[in-house]
Amino acid sequence: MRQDKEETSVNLSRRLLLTAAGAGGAGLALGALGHLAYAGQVSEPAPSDQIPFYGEHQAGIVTESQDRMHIAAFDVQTEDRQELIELLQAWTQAILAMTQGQEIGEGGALAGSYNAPPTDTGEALGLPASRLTVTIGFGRSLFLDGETPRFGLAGKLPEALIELPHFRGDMIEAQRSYGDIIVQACADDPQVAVHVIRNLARLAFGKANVRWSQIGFGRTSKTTAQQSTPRNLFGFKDGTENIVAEDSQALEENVWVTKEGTDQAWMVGGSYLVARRIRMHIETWDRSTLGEQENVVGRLKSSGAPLSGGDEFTPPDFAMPGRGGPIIPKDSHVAVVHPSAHGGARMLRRGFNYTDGSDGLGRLDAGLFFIAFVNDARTHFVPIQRAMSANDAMNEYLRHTSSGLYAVPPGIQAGQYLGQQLFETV
Ligand SMILES: C=CC1=C(C)c2cc3[nH]c(cc4nc(cc5[nH]c(cc1n2)c(C)c5CCC(=O)O)C(CCC(=O)O)=C4C)c(C)c3C=C
Ligand SMILES: [Fe+2]
Repeated sequence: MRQDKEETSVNLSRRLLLTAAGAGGAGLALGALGHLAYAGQVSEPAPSDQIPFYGEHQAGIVTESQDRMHIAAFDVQTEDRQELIELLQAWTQAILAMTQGQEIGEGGALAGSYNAPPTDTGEALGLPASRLTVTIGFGRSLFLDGETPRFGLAGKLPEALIELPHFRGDMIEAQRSYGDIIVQACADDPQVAVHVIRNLARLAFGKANVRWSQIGFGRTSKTTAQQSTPRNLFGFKDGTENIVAEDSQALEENVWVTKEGTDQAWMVGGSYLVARRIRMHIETWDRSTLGEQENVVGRLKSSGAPLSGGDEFTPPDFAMPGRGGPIIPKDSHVAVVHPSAHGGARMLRRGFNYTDGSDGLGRLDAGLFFIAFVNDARTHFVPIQRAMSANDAMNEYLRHTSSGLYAVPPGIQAGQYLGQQLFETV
């Protein structure tokens, strides 16, 4: 994709920089690059590691799931609507550049004034775009501070952007939950994802700051038909029955907000991001037998097939008898969350494994950073999570420590900024 010259005045490719530096020394490379870049003469092949930034929907939802994630929630400090818009505009330009594997800002990491901080922090120099996607969403607190309207947005608050309720067993930590704006950066290289959050935080200085952030390694879902099913930290295949990019009917019915399905025109083509940090008691899990583990999940650990038989993609038969009850236990995870138990409601899951060191008692602080995209959390997440918290045998091994729901606006075209629909749709 070509970069819109009006939107970014400089076009410093991180990879080209490295190549040129290798050929003729860093100083020479930078001089030459500055000239070529400003003249718009840099011609690189369109790399397959770039995910288009513009589109009907934001990237990072149906995009084939990358392997790494850094997600951050920002709280907005400024109460000035125009300043907030300018922040979103600056973020849009920076995100566009980073998804193209370019440095951000006038001088990038190295070519700016010697007497000023560089406009790009530099740790992604030499790294390709790495299939980076950056997806943003708005929390309820951006619209209302309790009952007090913010930024003149109270009338734009979608009915569906609820406060998620407390679920049985929840141990939610406020300092790792909620937030005004969510930024989900996914890439195949963790350094590229971290570079995004760091640079957006830098651009936000004085206007917004990071409330919480989480790094995820190892995808726990498949989001395209050809993608292999990965394993989560319980060692089970995760994502088998996920909604995939090719299934446009399932996306229409469960993921994208439609005109008929919302009270807010600006959300049409958008979605809702549900985030839950779920600690997994893996030491307890590791002491349970294979049979117990499979009964908890409702699927075989080896192939991911349902306990009722077949292969990974065979639909589960919840009526098939076993010893003393259905062969797929009623309290198994798959039985509790299956769409057939929830009026057909499905979600596009896009979570990641996480490990945050250990907890001082010799146990790993590890688990699943659960992310799902749905068109209405009231129908597509809350009832399922409620059933899970009440009946799921997996609960014994889980603790939900963070929670968040965010309205993800639709995608944008060149010349627009992320979230523009919210501020400019009547
Ligand atoms: C409320 C939604 C869900 C939460 C929270 C959740 C947590 C969670 N899940 C696993 C492991 C697996 N989940 C699987 C399937 C699955 N999970 C949910 C929902 C939540 N999971 C759904 C809707 C489904 C699909 C059900 C279906 O359509 O059959 C599976 C099986 C493989 C698969 O289909 O992906 C596993 C394994 C963990 C470990 C976890 C919390 C840490
Ligand atoms: Fe699950």
